[in-house]
Amino acid sequence: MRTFLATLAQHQTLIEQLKSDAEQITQAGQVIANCLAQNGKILFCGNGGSAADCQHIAAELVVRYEQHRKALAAIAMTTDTSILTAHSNDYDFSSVFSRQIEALGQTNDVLCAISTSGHSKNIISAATTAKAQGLTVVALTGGDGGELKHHADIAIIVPSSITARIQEAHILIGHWWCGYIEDLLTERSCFNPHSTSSVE
Ligand SMILES: O=C(CO)[C@@H](O)[C@H](O)[C@H](O)[C@H](O)COP(=O)(O)O
Ligand SMILES: [Zn+2]
Repeated sequence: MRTFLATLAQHQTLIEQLKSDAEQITQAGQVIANCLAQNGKILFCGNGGSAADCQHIAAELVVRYEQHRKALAAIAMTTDTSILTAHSNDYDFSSVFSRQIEALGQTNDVLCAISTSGHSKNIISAATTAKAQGLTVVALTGGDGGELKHHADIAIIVPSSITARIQEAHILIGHWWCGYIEDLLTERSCFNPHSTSSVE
C-alpha cells in the first residue's frame, strides 16, 4: 500500500534531479520570452493531464501569473471541442494538433509539446509539423524522452517513469517559466504603459 510520505519522497528525489536541468529550463524560458517579445505566440499541445497543463500555462500567459501586465499570446490547442471532435471524427486523432499548427503556426512561434512518455503520436506529429513550418519546438517530456526528444529544439526530460510525478514536475517548470517570463519582459520594458492593454 502506498503511503503519502513515500510519494512525497519520490517527488522530492525527482525535484532534486531536476537541478541538473536548470540551465536548459532557463534557456527554454528565454526562448519563450523572446518569442513573445517579438510578437510571436506560444502554441501548447498535450493529452490527458498534460492537456490540462496546456490550458493552465496558456491561461497564466494570456491573463496573468503574478503581475498585472499586458496580455501575452498563448493558445492551448486542447480546448476547442469542435476542432478536436471534427478532426478526430473526420480524419485521425494523431493529427489533431498538427492540423491546428498548419492553421495557426508561424515561423516566429514556439510550440510547447508536453508528453510524459514522449511517444504519443499526435504530439510527435505536432512537433514534426512545427519544425517543418519553422517554429521552435520546446518539449516537456519524461522517461527517456521517447521519440519526441528527437523532434525538439529543446527537450526537457523529467527522469522518471511515473506519469504523475512527471506531470508534477512539468507544472512546476511551467509555473517557473511564467514567473521568469514576466521578470524578463519587465526588465526589457515590454510592459511599459505604451505597450500595455486596458488592464494597466
Ligand atoms: O493524467 C494522467 C495520468 O496522471 C493521464 O490522463 C495521462 O495524461 C494520459 O494517459 C495521456 O494520454 C498520457 O499521454 P503522454 O503524456 O504519454 O503523451
Ligand atoms: Zn494526471
